[in-house]
Amino acid sequence: MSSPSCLPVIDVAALHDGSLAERRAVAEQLGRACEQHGFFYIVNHGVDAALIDAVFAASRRFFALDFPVKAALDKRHSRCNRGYEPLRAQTLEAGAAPDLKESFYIGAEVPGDDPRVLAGRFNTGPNQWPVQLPAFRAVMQDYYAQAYALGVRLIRGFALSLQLREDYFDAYLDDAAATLRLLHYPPQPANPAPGEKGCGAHTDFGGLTLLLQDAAGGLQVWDAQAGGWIDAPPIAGAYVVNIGDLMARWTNDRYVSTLHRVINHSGGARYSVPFFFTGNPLHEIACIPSCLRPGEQPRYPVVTVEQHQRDCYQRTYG
Ligand SMILES: O=C(O)CCC(=O)C(=O)O
Ligand SMILES: [Fe+2]
Repeated sequence: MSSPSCLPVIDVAALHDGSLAERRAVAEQLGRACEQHGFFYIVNHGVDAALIDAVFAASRRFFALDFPVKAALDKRHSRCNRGYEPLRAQTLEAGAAPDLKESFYIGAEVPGDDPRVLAGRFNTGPNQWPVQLPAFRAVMQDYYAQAYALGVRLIRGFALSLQLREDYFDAYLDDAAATLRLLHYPPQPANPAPGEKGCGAHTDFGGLTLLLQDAAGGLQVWDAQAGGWIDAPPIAGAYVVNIGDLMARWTNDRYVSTLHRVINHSGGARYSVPFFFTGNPLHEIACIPSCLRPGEQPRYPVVTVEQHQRDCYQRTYG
């Protein structure tokens, strides 16, 4: 099945209720998409559609709050990068103008006295919740759990797609860090600053990203073969999934981490919800031996998930 943008659409239902043979058949499609594009759509993903609607509704309500209410939850008040980030706070494309998006970061709720927090684990700790929106926290926590479980199913599928045991990545999947990020894009201005856009061209940092987008459109993906940008328009009920840098390193770039960006030409606001599956912070990412073709060397030094994530935040937040 092909989508309007030529990125593949993969039905992943079998990953949660299929036999091993059926899971392998899905995995084969995942593998092809990861090699060719690093980007694809998934349908029948098992995440509750009403919950997804509730996430968007809560996100719209949050961004509609008065600026001082949002600013009181600024992520600068958090030691673990949780909370609100105003427009133009991040520059995902080096050299371009800062991104025209405001956002809200959510992670697993970890109390401040948890040993992992006390040990200084990156991006780990309590969230900042907007108490003005009573349903917000429960909706986001339910969604976090369902998106996390979907991420696990897909990464197990990646293991099969690489002819590895299905549990090959399980140590990485155990106690994994992940980030749920709410994004709100104003319309692209009529006279943008040089390079100014919703979200500058970048690759994602982690293992895999699960992206929900509303109907506005504006996501573009770099097509290395054609040497140009292709649209990844919204498909109702589908996720856009992409490989992040960690999975690319792990597979020695057999699975590609592909540049993408957002330009919101819709004329109205755009809302999207990426879920970044980062992985167990202590896990070491070293080239998977079977991903080395004869005569090839690993392209990247071994890195822990946590060190890699720190480096990426440093790069885009300066
Ligand atoms: O808003 C989108 O559609 C994409 C956002 C994105 O690429 C990101 O946050 O990494
Ligand atoms: Fe991204």
